[in-house]
Amino acid sequence: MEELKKFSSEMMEENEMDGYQKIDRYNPEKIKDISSKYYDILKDIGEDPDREGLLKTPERVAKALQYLTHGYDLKPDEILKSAMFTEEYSQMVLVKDIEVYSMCEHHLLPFFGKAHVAYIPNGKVVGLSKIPRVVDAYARRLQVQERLTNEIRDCIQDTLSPLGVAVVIECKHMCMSMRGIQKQNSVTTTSAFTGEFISNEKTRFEFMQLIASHLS
Ligand SMILES: Nc1nc2c(ncn2[C@@H]2O[C@H](COP(=O)(O)OP(=O)(O)OP(=O)(O)O)[C@@H](O)[C@H]2O)c(=O)[nH]1
Ligand SMILES: [Zn+2]
Repeated sequence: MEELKKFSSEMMEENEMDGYQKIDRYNPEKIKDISSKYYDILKDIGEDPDREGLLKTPERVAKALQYLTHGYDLKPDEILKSAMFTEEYSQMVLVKDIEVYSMCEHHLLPFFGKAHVAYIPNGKVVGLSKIPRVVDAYARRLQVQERLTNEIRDCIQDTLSPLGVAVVIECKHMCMSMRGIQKQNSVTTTSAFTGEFISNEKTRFEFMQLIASHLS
């Protein structure tokens, strides 16, 4: 328990050092609270939380959990708005192979894979890096893959008002591989479209072709 008490000030230093934008999520009080619960959980699973190897584990887990859910502190629409530029380009813009790390809301186990996101500009383009940032902002929460897919689509559509948005996500779910049904190789693919990706079959086909080599 001594370990839990002394890290409040260390935490503050860390916040300042790592340039982490979501300072509030590294709130020492929250970390302390989560840590003490994990201390009890370690006991509940039959471990000795006071043995050397586990002394800092509750704190580490609390910090990891905060990192893995820091998307709650982000405003994805603001991320997009921060870099929108007027541009005449009106062909498809595709950012593919965006790494996704999220946690299923049912088991708090990871699901991970790739997202492919495309849009067709309607007078405005967005800074390319902002697309993976939006993916992260929604992925770093407790999620189901379907909602994650829809939220990314809706955010881009509502904020940028493009002629269409397409999102395809393919992930492996640890809750299906390391427990439960224990299928090691299954991959779940979800998709969500708006505008021209729905109304124009050729556009959707072009998008699917461009990402085809990445789908299993
Ligand atoms: N639709 C959807 N289901 C998910 C996702 N992640 C996990 N699940 C599923 O959520 C379901 C929860 O079902 P329950 O029967 O309540 O939980 P469970 O007894 O642990 O289920 P099993 O995993 O089949 O052992 C499971 O079928 C999981 O595979 C996701 O992103 N989308
Ligand atoms: Zn799950």
